[in-house]
Parts: sequence; C-alpha cells; structure tokens
Amino acid sequence: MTNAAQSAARVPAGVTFAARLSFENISHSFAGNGETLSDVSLTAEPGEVLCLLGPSGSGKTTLLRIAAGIEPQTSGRVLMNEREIAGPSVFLPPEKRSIGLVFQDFALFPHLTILENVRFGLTAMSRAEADREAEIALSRVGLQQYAQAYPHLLSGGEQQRVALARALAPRPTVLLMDEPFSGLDSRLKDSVRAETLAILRESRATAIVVTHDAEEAMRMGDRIALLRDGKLVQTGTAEELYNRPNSLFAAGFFSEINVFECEVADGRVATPVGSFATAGLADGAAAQVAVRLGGISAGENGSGMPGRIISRRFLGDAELFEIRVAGADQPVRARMKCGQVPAGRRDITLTIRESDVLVFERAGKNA
Ligand SMILES: Nc1ncnc2c1ncn2[C@@H]1O[C@H](COP(=O)(O)OP(=O)(O)OP(=O)(O)O)[C@@H](O)[C@H]1O
Repeated sequence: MTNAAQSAARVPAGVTFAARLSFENISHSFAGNGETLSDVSLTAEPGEVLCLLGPSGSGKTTLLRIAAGIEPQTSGRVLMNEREIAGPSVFLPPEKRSIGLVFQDFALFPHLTILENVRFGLTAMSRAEADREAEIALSRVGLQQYAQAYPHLLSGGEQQRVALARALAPRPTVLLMDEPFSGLDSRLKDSVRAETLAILRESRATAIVVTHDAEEAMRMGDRIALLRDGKLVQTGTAEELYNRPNSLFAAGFFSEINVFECEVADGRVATPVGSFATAGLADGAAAQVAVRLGGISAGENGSGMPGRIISRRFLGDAELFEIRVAGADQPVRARMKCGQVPAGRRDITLTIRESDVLVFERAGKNA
C-alpha cells in the first residue's frame, strides 16, 4: 500500500479536510459589460458555511464561478489555505482545485444509475475504489438503497441529495453550491436544507452557498456575505446583519420595513409613528428611518399613535395590516399576531418597539 493509499484508508467515511478559501480584491467585467464584481474581499473559514446573499444580478454566481475556476476574474486573487490558486501568476483549472460543485438543477445524468452518477467525478481511482467511495458518499446522504436505481425514480429532494453525494465523493476541501434548493417545492425545501446542513457539518467541508433568500441564508450560514451590484455590502452572522445592518439596503433585505424620510433635530427623528433617538447623526442630517413590520403592535388602552386600518390579511400565525396614519404618505404596514386586533375594528393606536427601529443617514444610492 502506498503512503497516499494508507492515509486515505485512515480517513473516516466521507470526512473532508476543510480549507480556507479567500477572495482578495476580486473585480470582474464581462466583455462589453460594466463591472460585475468590484473589489470583493472575503474569506470562508475552514469548516464554515458561508452564504453569498444578494438580489438577482448582484454577482453571487459570478463569484462562485471564479472560485471554481470556471470564470477567470479580471483582477484580484483567489487563495486556498493562503496558496494562490487564481491570480496574476497562477491559474489552477477547476479539476485541480479540490472543489465540489452543486447546482440548482441537480444535473444528474438520466441514463446512468445513481451509483454511476455519484462515481462520475472519481476518475483518478480504480473502478473498485471509485465504487467504494461512491457508496460511502451515497450512505452519507442516506440513499445507499437507491444505488442501482435511475434518477427519474427519485423525488426532487432525493435527487438533490444525490447531487450532494456526487460533489462530496471526491472529498473536496471546499463545496460550492449555487441556489441548491431553488428547484425544490417549498414543502421539501426545509427538510432537504436541514439534511444538507447536517451532512455538511458531518463532512466538515467548507461550503459557500449562493442564495437570494435571506431566511435561507440565516438558516444555513455560519456567516453571511451580502452583495449588491457586485459590491460586498456587509459580512457577519445572521444576528449581526439582522440586528445591526449597516445600510437601509441591508435592513430591508433581512426584514420587511416601513421607511420614513426625516431630518435629525435635537438628536431625534420625528416620524408619523413616533419620535426616536438617533445615535451619532448630526442635527440637520437627512435620515431614513426603518421600522420593521413586526415591531408595530396595537397599543393597549388607547395608548400610542392613532391609525385607521385600511386592509388586513390573514397569514395563519400573523395578520398583515395597512394602516393610515396622519403625516405618512403611504399606509404604514404592520405584522401582528392573530387576535391582537378584534375583527371589524377600524380605529386603533400603534406602539413601536424601539429595537425594531433603525436609523440611517441618507447617503446617495446605497443608503
Ligand atoms: N457570461 C456572462 N456574460 C455577460 N454578462 C454576464 C455573464 N454572466 C453573468 N453576467 C452578468 O453579470 C451580472 C451578475 O450576474 P450573476 O449571475 O453573477 O448574478 P447573481 O447575483 O448570481 O444573480 P441571480 O441570482 O439572478 O443568479 C448580471 O448583470 C449578469 O447579467
């Protein structure tokens, strides 16, 4: 047995050696287009799940493709464990990067069995070894019983797990996943996402997951990197991004908000739903005040700002209200627990939870 074979034999089933993947000042332009990515610096730490979050066209997939080596960046460097894998002097092709890829459409070959699909990327080993590794990967995702079946016999969620097994089979050091659950219906999504996360934890792979869904990023990511127009807006844990968004854009991405335009006076902003302290904004500054829908509730015993309900919509555990409030151009939206406002009630008062009020200085387009 060679040294390499001996050390491979000692690796517990399906365990991956996690790597650190860093993007350093990545900028990218497609021919004839403006900049798709602008000076993005970001690191996925060994074993962490890092979610790339942002609206459509913000550059998430492009960054993932740059990591994979499918798209060479215009400038900047990609490093794996501090070693340059793409930059001015080096460009490792995808197959030399020890990276696994999972895409939203699963991309299983219909004419190959599940085992053959999982074995597909294991070209560097003997047939027997490849079968063994593929079986290990399949059992990792709990689908060994389907080894000889064809993809069409499996549900969407099972097919996605096969795609995950295929990506994990070569024991990549980094797993890149592009909207991996968007092809699943909403009933399946939650369970497949939870299973995938458990498998990632067990395999200890570093994973970068692209999503445009903030809740998905919060459910999956140890950290989240929020992108907008090719720029990194903010990086942090779900709590950091939710509780301390650095811009109105970040605030609006993580929760539904009402926005009021105000001017700071005496260290406060006066909105139609109340007056709030501002931290660090100078008097006279133009401010944007975000009030989360869930932070507005019906005042007890008539306390708070008066408002008139103009619509209410039942959402199961909550109700969504539109409320006319004096001084507000648009109806104020609120999300309250069912039963808080008796049926048929038109006039209510509103109280605001201060922790659901975020004040930002108005600063051009990115505010
Ligand atoms: N091959 C290409 N040639 C030219 N422009 C491209 C190419 N690929 C992507 N783009 C452009 O780059 C920008 C970013 O695209 P990208 O797919 O990275 O965004 P995204 O955040 O992943 O969006 P989505 O969530 O819609 O997939 C878009 O404006 C897109 O049109």
